[in-house]
Amino acid sequence: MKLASLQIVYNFFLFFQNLILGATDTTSVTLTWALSLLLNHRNVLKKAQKELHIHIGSKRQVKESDLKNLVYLQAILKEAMRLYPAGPLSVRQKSREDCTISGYHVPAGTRLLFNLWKIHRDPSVWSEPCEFRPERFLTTHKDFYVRGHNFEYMPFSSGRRICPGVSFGLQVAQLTLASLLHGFDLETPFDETVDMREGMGLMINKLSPLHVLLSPRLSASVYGA
Ligand code: HEM
Repeated sequence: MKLASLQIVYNFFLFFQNLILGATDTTSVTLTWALSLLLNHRNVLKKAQKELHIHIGSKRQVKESDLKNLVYLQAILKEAMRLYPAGPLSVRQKSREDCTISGYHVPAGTRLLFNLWKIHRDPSVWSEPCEFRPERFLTTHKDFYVRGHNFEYMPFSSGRRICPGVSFGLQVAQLTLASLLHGFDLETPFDETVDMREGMGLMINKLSPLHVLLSPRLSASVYGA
């Protein structure tokens, strides 16, 4: 095989590896943090289940078309991604020209790292920045969307290298969370508080695994449908 062909095969391999890693880990990490936050904030969990009960009831499962009505659930996921952005360091951008950032001279061609975790906890933008308050995305920050328009909130990064899976990732995360909360009551094994310590790495994983007990909330026929 010629060098050029090898390079093409290698690029394809990298592309699919990126796509698979980018898709699976980020979504499961986001959902794990969202569930952990909810288990430590049972009032928020109950409120989300109430919203699901109002819009879906107990006779059927959640459908994709329900998601647009679940504004509180959307706010929960936004707030979970604010506190725990799956990729806390956005590493892809290079400065195209000389610039000054906070008084520091940055020459053209410098690889820039955005610390999304830190940006998302800036106290000049977010009141009580380390608290889990989904309501902020329905009130003070209701105009903050996930697609990188607000540089204060970029869970999928921003600009040309924004996550290409933003719509799909959000849809899957919302539908999975809605289905879990609608179909099951969630508890921790000994009613303990979930350990929220973060591990090290490019992905913001939990330091310890999350253990959840699920018990059905609906009649058996709904799950079998
Ligand atoms: C909740 C789910 C997700 C979150 C929070 C997320 C977040 C991110 C972030 C922050 C980046 C930019 C990383 C950087 O700047 O270094 C990124 C890149 C990427 N994401 Fe996602 N993502 C999610 C789901 C997905 C899904 C479902 C797919 C594919 C179907 C996907 C595919 C990718 C790919 C291929 C890149 C690299 C883009 C590039 O190199 O230009 N992601 N993602």
